[in-house]
Amino acid sequence: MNLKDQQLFRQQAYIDGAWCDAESRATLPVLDPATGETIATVPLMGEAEAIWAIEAANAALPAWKAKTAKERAKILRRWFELIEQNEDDLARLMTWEQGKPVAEALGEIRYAASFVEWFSEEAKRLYGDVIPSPSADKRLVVVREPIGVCAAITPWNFPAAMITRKAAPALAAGCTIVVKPANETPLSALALAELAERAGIPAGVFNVVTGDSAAIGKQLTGHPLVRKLSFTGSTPVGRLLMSQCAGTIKKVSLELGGNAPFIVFDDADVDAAVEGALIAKYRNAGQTCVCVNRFYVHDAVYDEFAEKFANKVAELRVGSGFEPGTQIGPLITAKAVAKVQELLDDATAKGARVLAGGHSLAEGVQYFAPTVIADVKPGMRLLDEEIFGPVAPIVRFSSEDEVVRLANDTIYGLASYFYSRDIGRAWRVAEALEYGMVGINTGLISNEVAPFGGVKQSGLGREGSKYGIEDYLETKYLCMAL
Ligand SMILES: NC(=O)c1ccc[n+]([C@@H]2O[C@H](COP(=O)([O-])OP(=O)(O)OC[C@H]3O[C@@H](n4cnc5c(N)ncnc54)[C@H](O)[C@@H]3O)[C@@H](O)[C@H]2O)c1
Ligand SMILES: O=C[C@H](O)CS(=O)(=O)O
Repeated sequence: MNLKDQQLFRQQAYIDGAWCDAESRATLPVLDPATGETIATVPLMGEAEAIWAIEAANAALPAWKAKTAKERAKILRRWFELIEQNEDDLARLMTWEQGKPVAEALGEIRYAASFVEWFSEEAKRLYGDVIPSPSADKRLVVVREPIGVCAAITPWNFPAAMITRKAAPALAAGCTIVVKPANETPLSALALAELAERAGIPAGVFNVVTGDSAAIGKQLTGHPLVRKLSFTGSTPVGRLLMSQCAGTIKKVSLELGGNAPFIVFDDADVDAAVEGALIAKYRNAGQTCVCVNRFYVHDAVYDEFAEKFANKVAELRVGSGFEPGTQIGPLITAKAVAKVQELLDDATAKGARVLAGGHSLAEGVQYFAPTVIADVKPGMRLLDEEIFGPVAPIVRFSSEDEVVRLANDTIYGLASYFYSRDIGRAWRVAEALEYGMVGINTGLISNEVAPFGGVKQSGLGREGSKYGIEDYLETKYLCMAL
């Protein structure tokens, strides 16, 4: 890969300020999802290296937490500036390992950088309290303190932003952190580590361990020095990791799977709904946790929406993320393509009708045609399972009460969307939807200043916003006798 700064292409893990191989010298391949070719290797590390990283993070903690908030803020600001200055290289590395179009990768790098910028500012606003004492001889004070050594386990679909959305608040709070990125996309994490080192983040404060997920995760969830785990990934893995943390009572934040409904009411601006639907469904080829999984369209506008939406989808350009104009890149693995095809075949076998796409693309290793299917009905698996691909199922509905019931009929509760121009309906439906996030007349809701997260089995806690740093802090009460 031709980068402006070749130093950003790292093939070693980053522990205690050192670039290192696995003790066994074993490696893992990193594949280009557009071609299936091996583009890099990273260390196949395990428990021993995870323990080394945890102990390094613990050793670095006293000095890092002893810095003033302003000192930490300055270093984080420098990290933000370096990410911004190297955005083109970082975007190209991301497209190379994850497949998303370069324009989308650039957007993610800027999104990732925004969390570092935001928490460099929030670092200076971790206020405590002075409580009016109920007794004259006592003074009561509350202070906020860093929780300590943290661990982060992150997914492949947003290989930079899902790391900074955890590491930035952790470091801002005065914590240290050990990050285990997804094995499909470690290069973005290692490039962030290179820039963290250049920014002056001290050795041991930010560590990246690559390799055997279960073995590394066993230490990140079970080691007593780790006080908090922040996980982003699938709900089944989140359940497992949460249970593994129980033995040492770790604080746990979970950003898990979704099953987002997108509701088009009869009073909606249908053209606006189509535009919102394109963004909310096909961003990252449908591989985001907040992508629409189910479209519910009122009978009165069903045919108009379905036709306009399918026509736009059929025009989406599929190809390598490096090709100018590509809108839909490859899916992350052949297994992901097979899963999408399996869900689609289940729906069509049960009566769903393909309006656009409907198949993987022969010329590409892992390309899948952007797809719209109509006449989708309960009992089809893709209404209950996370599709995580470019397939849009459309279901009819006839009343507000019916569609709210249908939308809430899932174990998930991450993102939801609806289009209506009735202000009373907007308030009623927004309050009735059991989701952590609701997009109203928009398909794009994510940013660094708003609380990102879900309810039910979509997770615990919030990331970004003024709330996102809370899970990296302990609240200490001081009772002082005069
Ligand atoms: N809520 C959010 O903010 C959010 C964001 C992105 C992705 N996701 C979810 O993530 C999923 C897709 O990402 P994915 O395929 O990487 O998810 P995944 O759960 O398969 O993997 C996520 C991370 O967990 C690691 N992992 C897997 N098994 C492990 C184990 N036994 N011990 C320790 N670590 C383990 C993986 O290596 C990876 O780093 C989807 O369900 C998506 O909805 C949620
Ligand atoms: O899928 C994971 C991300 O959280 C999606 S978003 O870019 O934050 O909306």
